[in-house]
Amino acid sequence: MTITAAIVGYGNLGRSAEKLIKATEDFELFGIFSRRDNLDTQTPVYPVADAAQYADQVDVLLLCLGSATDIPEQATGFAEHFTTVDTYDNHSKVPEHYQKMNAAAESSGHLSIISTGWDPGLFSMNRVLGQALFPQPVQNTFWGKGLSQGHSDAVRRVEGVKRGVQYTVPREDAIAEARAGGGEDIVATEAHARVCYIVADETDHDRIREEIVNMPAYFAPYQTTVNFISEEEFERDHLGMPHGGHVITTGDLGGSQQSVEFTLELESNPDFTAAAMVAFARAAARLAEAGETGARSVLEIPLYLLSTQDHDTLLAREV
Ligand SMILES: NC(=O)C1=CN([C@@H]2O[C@H](COP(=O)(O)OP(=O)(O)OC[C@H]3O[C@@H](n4cnc5c(N)ncnc54)[C@H](OP(=O)(O)O)[C@@H]3O)[C@@H](O)[C@H]2O)C=CC1
Ligand SMILES: N[C@@H](C[C@H]1CC(C(=O)O)=NO1)C(=O)O
Repeated sequence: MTITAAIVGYGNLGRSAEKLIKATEDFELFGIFSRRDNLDTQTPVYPVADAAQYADQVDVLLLCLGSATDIPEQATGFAEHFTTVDTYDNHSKVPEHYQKMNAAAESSGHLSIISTGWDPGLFSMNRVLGQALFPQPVQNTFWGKGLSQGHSDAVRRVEGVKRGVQYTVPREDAIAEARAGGGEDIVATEAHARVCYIVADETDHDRIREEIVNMPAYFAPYQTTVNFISEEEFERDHLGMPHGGHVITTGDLGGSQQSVEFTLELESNPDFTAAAMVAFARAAARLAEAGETGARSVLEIPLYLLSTQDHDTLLAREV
């Protein structure tokens, strides 16, 4: 089955999704839906406002939109016409997003897999797996040091921000403590610092800093630093998007101490996230083909549906 995919939003994630779809044998790229018509790409570009007109030519639509405001405002509109995959990552509002996408997908007979990527996404799957292994699991998630695209999107939506990125910096002593089984008292908001680099007019600095450090869910719970830099410094030092992290679960199994760790080291956050989107887009296309409708989280997707191989092949080779 060749899966015809399309992309909404040609930002960091959208450009990576284009690259990954083109590199994946069982996919073909229909095109990119964008607000802009001057994109630097050979892929066909269509006005995002016209997307629904092409729904019968697309098996799955990758929503490469920002989570701070775009997904909450736009995702259900796409789910009414397409099978969709998104990377929505405002953790505190994922249940609400699931419900809204389920209503939109169910009512129109489509399927949407929400909050794919790595966190949420692969880290979510590994948190659940790690917790299932221990009577009393001790579990911690650490991110970075690296560039959070969600937090960077959030700072860029603050009025007056011309360029912006956010780096997440974990406390290495906390990671070591978690690995040694001492993670019970580690609190994520105390184990990470958030460091922003912003290009903005000097007259806006104080307001922008206040709005960022007090931003609910994204920054307010954390120690957050906002640095204002020149456009030249931004171009020189802040175009890369490395990231990574760890899900560490430890515990006692009847007298034996065990430790389970899932780790990512990412040269490109958007490239890896796009790769996860493509795998879940494969599952979404298969589920839709089978007549499934409504929203699904990554926890509801059988692993074999992510693979290019069928279950029998995987049974013989990987089990
Ligand atoms: N779950 C996970 O593990 C991960 C999730 N993410 C999520 O991916 C999201 C996207 O990140 P990234 O690609 O870096 O973000 P970008 O800002 O680079 O891209 C967002 C794109 O959304 C489109 N868009 C649609 N409406 C608007 C609007 N009103 N304002 C601005 N842009 C709009 C634009 O495309 P156009 O101009 O072409 O219309 C824009 O390029 C992040 O917000 C994050 O939440 C990222 C990494 C990991
Ligand atoms: N959703 C994140 C992916 C990881 C990174 C992260 C963080 O640095 O706080 N949390 O989750 C992203 O947008 O990059």
